[in-house]
Amino acid sequence: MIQVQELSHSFKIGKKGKERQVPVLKGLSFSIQEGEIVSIVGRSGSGKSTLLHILAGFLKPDTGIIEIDNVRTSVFNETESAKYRLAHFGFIFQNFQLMPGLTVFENIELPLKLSGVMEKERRQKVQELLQLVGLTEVQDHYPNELSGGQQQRVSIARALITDPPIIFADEPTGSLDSETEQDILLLIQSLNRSRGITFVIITHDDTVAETAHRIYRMHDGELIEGGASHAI
Ligand SMILES: Nc1ncnc2c1ncn2[C@@H]1O[C@H](COP(=O)(O)OP(=O)(O)OP(=O)(O)O)[C@@H](O)[C@H]1O
Repeated sequence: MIQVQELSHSFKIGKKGKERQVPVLKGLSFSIQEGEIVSIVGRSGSGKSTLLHILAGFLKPDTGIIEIDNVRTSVFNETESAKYRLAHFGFIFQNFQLMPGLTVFENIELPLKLSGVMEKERRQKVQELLQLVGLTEVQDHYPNELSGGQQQRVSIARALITDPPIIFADEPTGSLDSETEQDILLLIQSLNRSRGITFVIITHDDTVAETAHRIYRMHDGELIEGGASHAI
């Protein structure tokens, strides 16, 4: 479970000597249950990405507490955050963020290489995930030889390869047409059901938000629970 208490963050904006603090997150308190799909929806500039960066430990909040399964992650230093992230989080981005010089297989394999997993085990896990996301036939292709939907499947497989309990998805269908969007959302729901993965989906799109179990709305630096679509 992710528990957030009184989380605040502001950015310094403006020319040197004339900077001003602009509050982006104003004392957010909320929780995300294990095995839940939660969407955080809000307009452009409402602070969704800032919140995601803080939850994932890329950015330190000014004040507030984050606990994940009773571990206080908000006090981690950069090294501790990076280690925790590699073991516990997967990421899916709007623009996929695949390595253009690596094949589909190698892109999916990369996090395991970084974790020092032996080649035989890496091979086995990548093959299993290629099958799960339906990309076995294009495993030797490069990202620019794939459709947007296929590229997002690669990035989903890459996010799954370390078996993270939590996946953060930042506008995961933002670059896809509506039919492909549905495919990806169904894949997320199926992974949530079959593997119990918690998904935190950031989106500005209500249709995407409504596929979650619970919706939080960002507005004026505050987060309000609303428009819950269905319980787990
Ligand atoms: N590094 C930064 N320095 C200064 N201001 C920032 C920084 N990052 C974000 N901001 C400001 O914080 C506010 C929230 O930005 P954020 O990217 O979190 O919004 P968002 O809801 O994710 O928007 P979008 O949907 O467009 O990605 C914006 O006003 C933005 O200009």
